[in-house]
Amino acid sequence: MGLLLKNGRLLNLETGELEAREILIEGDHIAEIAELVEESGHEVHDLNGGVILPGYIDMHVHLRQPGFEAKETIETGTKAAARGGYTTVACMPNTRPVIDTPERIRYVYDVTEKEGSCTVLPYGAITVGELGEELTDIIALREAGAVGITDDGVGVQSSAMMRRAMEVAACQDIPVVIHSEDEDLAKDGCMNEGVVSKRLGLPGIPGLAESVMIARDIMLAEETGAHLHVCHISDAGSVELVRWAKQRGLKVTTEVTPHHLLLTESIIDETDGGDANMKVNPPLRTEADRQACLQGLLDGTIDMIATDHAPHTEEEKKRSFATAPFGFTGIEFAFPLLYTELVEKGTIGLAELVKKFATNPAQVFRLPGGKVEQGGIADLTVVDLETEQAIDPNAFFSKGKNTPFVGKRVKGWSTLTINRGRVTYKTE
Ligand SMILES: NC(=O)N[C@@H](CC(=O)O)C(=O)O
Ligand SMILES: [Zn+2]
Ligand SMILES: [Zn+2]
Repeated sequence: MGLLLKNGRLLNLETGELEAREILIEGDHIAEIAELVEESGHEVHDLNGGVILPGYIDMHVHLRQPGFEAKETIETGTKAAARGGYTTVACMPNTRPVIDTPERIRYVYDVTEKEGSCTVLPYGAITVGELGEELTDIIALREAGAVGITDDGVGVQSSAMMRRAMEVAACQDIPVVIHSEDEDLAKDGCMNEGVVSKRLGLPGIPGLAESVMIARDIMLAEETGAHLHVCHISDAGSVELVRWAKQRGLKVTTEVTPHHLLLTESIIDETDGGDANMKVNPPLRTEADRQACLQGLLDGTIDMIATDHAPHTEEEKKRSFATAPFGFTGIEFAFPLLYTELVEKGTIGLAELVKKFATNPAQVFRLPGGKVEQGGIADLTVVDLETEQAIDPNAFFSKGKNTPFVGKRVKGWSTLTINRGRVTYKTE
């Protein structure tokens, strides 16, 4: 018996048109896409005119397991992902212990198998314990199924270490995913360095702390031939560097978060630095930086949207701006937020946005999915583009409630998500 989706409209990614189509799912793949599929013997889901999209792929989330289960677990984080329309997430290794061995990669796969609501692809660390001192066994990590290597949370400070990591990664054909941050330049900072940080008397993190490391790693990627993927780009100079690297023909890709596309340091200014739910790394920057990120997204310099879903407990986020941990939760509402703010306002087309959420990450990281096609993996989500609903932390499946978007009313929520043929989220 298959799963038959009726009464839906499939987005054509080439033309941007919505086409009335029925979809038959058998096992973990899409068996048929047609105007009419023979109904007999299948479980039927009426989509009520909902729009069928490929399941989103988020290459940057923090699931916090093992070690920080009070913030999030693989179970809660992937349930949140499914509600957000995601069918695949790649999780960061800055857990406790750090995911820096093949056993720990397998642990993530094992827990996901039992408790997960989407496909989870773990990253392995570049250095042991993310301490920057000793290279991990990158070959073993890749063989265990690491989707890439990264020390996300901290930057790899030593150029020689990064060079060696890229040499191995290039041979192993595994992406090097960088959290670009020069620790000396960023030292003790808690927000963007500039007029606002000076007014509030808070220590700043300059955009340069990001861009100088990206410049370094682009040069290292050119020398080694490694695939360099730049995490959470936030600074105008950084976008310029990635644009240059792409023009040069280098294997350099990047992602941007919804918050760096929509917010600036002005929200911290308006609240006098009184709310650590506005604290994130890299920090919210200036309007010029935000515009550069938007431009980069539109011209193809920025390949994809990643949420950098970084849940923390409410207690931690109640601390002062200077001492609270960095990070926003975001996987549960990223698509509705950007649909409402960018598509409805005419900045980007729906098909273009979907490519940034699904097609491009699949292509860049060579993953299944990213498209709804006959014979393809049955990873999809159905969205309601009409009903407006507020972003409400009380309704989150995620343990993390830390977002500056609380209360914002947005459209484009998923009503049904299917991962490898299995219903992982459905509204009542
Ligand atoms: N983005 C954040 O502000 N925080 C992340 C770390 C990171 O992504 O660098 C976290 O792990 O909490
Ligand atoms: Zn990071
Ligand atoms: Zn991160």
